[in-house]
Amino acid sequence: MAKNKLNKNWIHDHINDPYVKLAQKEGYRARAAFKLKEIDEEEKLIKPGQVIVDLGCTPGSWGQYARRKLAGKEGGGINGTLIGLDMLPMEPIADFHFIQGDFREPEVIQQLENLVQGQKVDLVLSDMAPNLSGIHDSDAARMEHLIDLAIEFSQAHLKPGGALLVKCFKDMGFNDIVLKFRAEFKTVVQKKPKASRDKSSEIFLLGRGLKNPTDGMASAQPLESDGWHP
Ligand SMILES: C[S@@+](CC[C@H](N)C(=O)[O-])C[C@H]1O[C@@H](n2cnc3c(N)ncnc32)[C@H](O)[C@@H]1O
Repeated sequence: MAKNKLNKNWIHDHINDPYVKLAQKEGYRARAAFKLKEIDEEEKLIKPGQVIVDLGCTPGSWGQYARRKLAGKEGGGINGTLIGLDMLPMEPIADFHFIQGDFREPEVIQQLENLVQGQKVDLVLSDMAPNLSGIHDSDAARMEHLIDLAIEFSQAHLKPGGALLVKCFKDMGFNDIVLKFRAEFKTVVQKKPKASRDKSSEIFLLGRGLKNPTDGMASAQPLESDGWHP
């Protein structure tokens, strides 16, 4: 299909998307908020008092949703800690500690660890996806690398009963990723929330309860540059 036609179809779908309308109505920065909301409502992930790390958090709709769940009465602060990271800038969210940087870079992970300050984390969220090159094997390897790093971070920082929720794509190394989740977590479930478009191979994996928690991240090595960064 020609590029112009594809763009027109995307704009048509976007304007008529009920979740886009709902996001505008409820003050969310992106329709993605409703993916996390549905998974959270089914799985009871987010509770007051928790420490939550949101990887790939820009523009911030998951952060907004999590903040609302941790907030007390109208106008008050939050009961809990929210830390997010993205290579792109993000408009501030109250009580949300934001780091701008690439999660594949060890010094960025170090900044994140400094913010966590030795607290054990209840929930790690990752909605990260690499900038797609169109070369399937290389895109799948980048996706897997991001997820490997999220698993490694979780092993080091999650509470034993904590959870990791990551975005995956069914056509990008998904079976391998499921095996890695099963090796690391006591329970693993796949989630396809309604707000995740049917025609997208996007799917979320939720792992709960670390089998072998470790004390720190030993080997965060960057993959070759993938064009996200100059
Ligand atoms: C789908 S968006 C996240 C949307 C977000 N969950 C929300 O609700 O607003 C994916 C984000 O992952 C970020 N990302 C991708 N690779 C990354 C990396 N290596 N390090 C940090 N952020 C990354 C992108 O910059 C992008 O903002």
